[in-house]
Amino acid sequence: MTMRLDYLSIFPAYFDVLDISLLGKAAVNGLVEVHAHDLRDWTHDRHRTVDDTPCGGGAGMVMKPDPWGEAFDEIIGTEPDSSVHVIFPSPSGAPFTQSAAQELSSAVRIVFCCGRYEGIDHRVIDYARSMWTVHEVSLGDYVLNGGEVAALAITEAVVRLVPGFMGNPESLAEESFSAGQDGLLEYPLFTRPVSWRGLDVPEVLMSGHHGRIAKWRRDESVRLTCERRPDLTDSDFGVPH
Ligand SMILES: COc1ccc2nc(C(=O)O)sc2c1
Repeated sequence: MTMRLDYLSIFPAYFDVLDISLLGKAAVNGLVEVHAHDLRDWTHDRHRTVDDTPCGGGAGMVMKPDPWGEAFDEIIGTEPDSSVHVIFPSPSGAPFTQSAAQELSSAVRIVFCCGRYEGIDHRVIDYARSMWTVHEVSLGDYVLNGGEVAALAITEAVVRLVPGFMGNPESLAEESFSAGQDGLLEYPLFTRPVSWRGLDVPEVLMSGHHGRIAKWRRDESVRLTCERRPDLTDSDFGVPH
């Protein structure tokens, strides 16, 4: 199954980067199909206008609904289809999570709508909700200048989970937030040399004792999660003795 990704933006060149590194490989392997579109291609005035002043007053500009609607008609179609996922990155969106990435990794089509200015006329989102499966998501409690960087981050989080994308899918099981880690943060990692600038690899990792190594890693994941992300812990994890 090929996942088709569409990006609607006034800066479509942001998505040229998807032709490199791992994502480029996936695109070559037919796992992923990427299409970036310039929203201004669906304007009809000399200045290719996509924004206007906000109704009710206020600072900044709002993205007009018309270009979005015409772009939707051409890129997605005019018939409702719940299998199409439309993502609006937004500071007022729900926090994007690893479980959301996991769910989206089985999607056949994902369309990213990248807002700029103060945002997109809300009727665009309401219309999309009437037609497709819509996700309004934020990367975190900060504000970017537009949705493009968020769309790229979400793309990477999702595509790396697409079956066949990762060379060694087992590595996914031990990552932070993965089910294999019970949603805990990943333990500290080490490789050779065993001693580096007076700093040594923890002895347990060189012991060859798999049970002790597994316990050390679990304890470290719990410790790190309790320290850095208490919001992810509950009474079941506890703090290692
Ligand atoms: C106008 O479009 C925007 C503006 C800021 C912004 N910030 C995001 C974030 O996830 O932090 S998504 C997003 C979209």
